Amino acid sequence: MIPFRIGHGFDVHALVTGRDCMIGGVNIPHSHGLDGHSDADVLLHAICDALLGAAGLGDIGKHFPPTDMQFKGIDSRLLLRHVIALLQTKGFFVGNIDATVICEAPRLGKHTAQMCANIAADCQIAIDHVNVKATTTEKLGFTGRSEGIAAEAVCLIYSK
Ligand SMILES: Nc1ccn([C@@H]2O[C@H](COP(=O)(O)O)[C@@H](O)[C@H]2O)c(=O)n1
Ligand SMILES: C[C@@]1(CO)OP(=O)(O)OP(=O)(O)OC[C@H]1O
Repeated sequence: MIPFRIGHGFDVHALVTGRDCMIGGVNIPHSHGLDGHSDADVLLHAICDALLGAAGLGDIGKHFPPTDMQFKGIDSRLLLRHVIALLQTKGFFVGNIDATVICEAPRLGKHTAQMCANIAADCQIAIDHVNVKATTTEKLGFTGRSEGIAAEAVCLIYSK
């Protein structure tokens, strides 16, 4: 069997007032925050889905139902660490992760290094095996109107 598998994840959360703007485990100073059942960390959710997909383990809502009060307001880094534990029980380790956050604002450039450090720590991999990028949609669509933030992630996992 080929020891490498790839995964892809995509997530969107609405921007609202009165919520923190958690992205990649970093609380980004911004006028609006991300709405959701959890802390709504759109980047970590996309990464969780990429990892679960690579391992053939379904998706984030299957493991952490948004109807379950134990996940209300939960720090998504805890969800990511749980996903890593699930992968490890199936004999999988993370190779690398590449992700893109899509929003006009906030500007993310000065925060991506801390996001990578958080993700690398939670995935138990070297920081240079994690890459986080940001892009706008040139003011087009819901991200362009700052109604929400989207994130996409791809990953490679392997078994020894
Ligand atoms: N929220 C964002 C969006 C973009 N950046 C940085 O700006 C570069 C150019 O973005 P375009 O959408 O105009 O291609 C992008 O490569 C990022 O470095 C950002 O920091 N935060
Ligand atoms: C993360 C979970 C946890 O209940 O809640 P939300 O913050 O609503 O996030 P979403 O990306 O919709 O994924 C569903 C849930 O698993």
